[in-house]
Amino acid sequence: VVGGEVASPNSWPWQISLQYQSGSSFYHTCGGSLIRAGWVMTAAHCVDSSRNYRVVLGEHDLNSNSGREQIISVSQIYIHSNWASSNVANGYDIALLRLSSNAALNSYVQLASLPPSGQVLPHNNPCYITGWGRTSTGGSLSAQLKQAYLPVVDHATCSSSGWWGSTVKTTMVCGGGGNEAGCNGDSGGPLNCQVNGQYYVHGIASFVSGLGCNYYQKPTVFTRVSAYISWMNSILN
Ligand SMILES: C[C@H](NC(=O)[C@H](CCCC[NH3+])NC(=O)C(F)(F)F)C(=O)Nc1ccc(C(F)(F)F)cc1
Repeated sequence: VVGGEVASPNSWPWQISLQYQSGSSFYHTCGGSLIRAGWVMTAAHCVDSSRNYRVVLGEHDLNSNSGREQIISVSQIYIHSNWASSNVANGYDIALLRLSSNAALNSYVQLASLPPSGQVLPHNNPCYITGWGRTSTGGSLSAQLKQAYLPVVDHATCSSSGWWGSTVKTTMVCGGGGNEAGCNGDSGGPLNCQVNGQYYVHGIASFVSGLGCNYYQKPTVFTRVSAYISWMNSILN
C-alpha cells in the first residue's frame, strides 16, 4: 500500500496473509479475505504457480507473534476456469482456497461481508485498500498491515482515454488514482467499501500500472466481487 497509514491491529479481521513455502520458511506473497470459516477469496494470479501455500489469520505484524494468529494450510485451490495468467486485462482474476481446517472466529478473525450479486458502486463511494504490499514502487513490503483511502473511480472514468482505456472491463472496479494505491504484495487482498455504514469486500486487488503503483490516472484495479457471486456459490454450496 502506497500512502495511507498502518491500520489499527485486527480492525479488518477478514484480511489474511497468503504465504508460500520456500525451503523451511514461509513468505508473504498476497492478501486475501476470509469468506467462510474454511474458505478464503483471493486473486487467481496469486496462486498461479504450484507451491505449498498457507494462510495466516488474525495477523497484523508479519515479523512478530501477537498470539492472535491462526496458521492454516491450504488444502484445495479453485481458480476461475476463464483465468489466463498471460492476460490480466481479461479479468477472471479470482480464486477460492479451501483451508485444511476451519478458522476459529473471534474478535481478531471474522468473515467478510460480500456484496449482492451485480451491485456496482457509484463514483467516489468510500473504500479502503488493506495489505502488506510494497509501500512505494519498487520498495519493500510493510511489516504491519496498512490501509489507504481509495474511493471508487467509476467505469466510465476508469476506462476513458488517458486512464486505463479498454484494459479495464466492467467486471473490474477501480479505486484511487491519486497518490495512494495498492502495490505488489497487496494482490488478492480486499477493497473494503462502506455501504449504509457497513464494510463489504467489493474488490480483489488485481493490478496496477507497470509504470508505477501510484501512477497518475492509473487507479488500482480490482476484480469486481459482485460479478462472481454465482461462480463462488457454485463452489461453496
Ligand atoms: C507490475 C504489475 N504488477 C501487478 O499489477 C501485480 C500483479 C499483476 C498480475 C499480472 N501477472 N498486481 C499488484 O501489484 C496488485 F497489488 F495491484 F494487485 C503489472 O504486472 N501490471 C500490469 C500488468 C498487465 C497489465 C495489462 F492488463 F495492461 F496487461 C496492466 C498492468
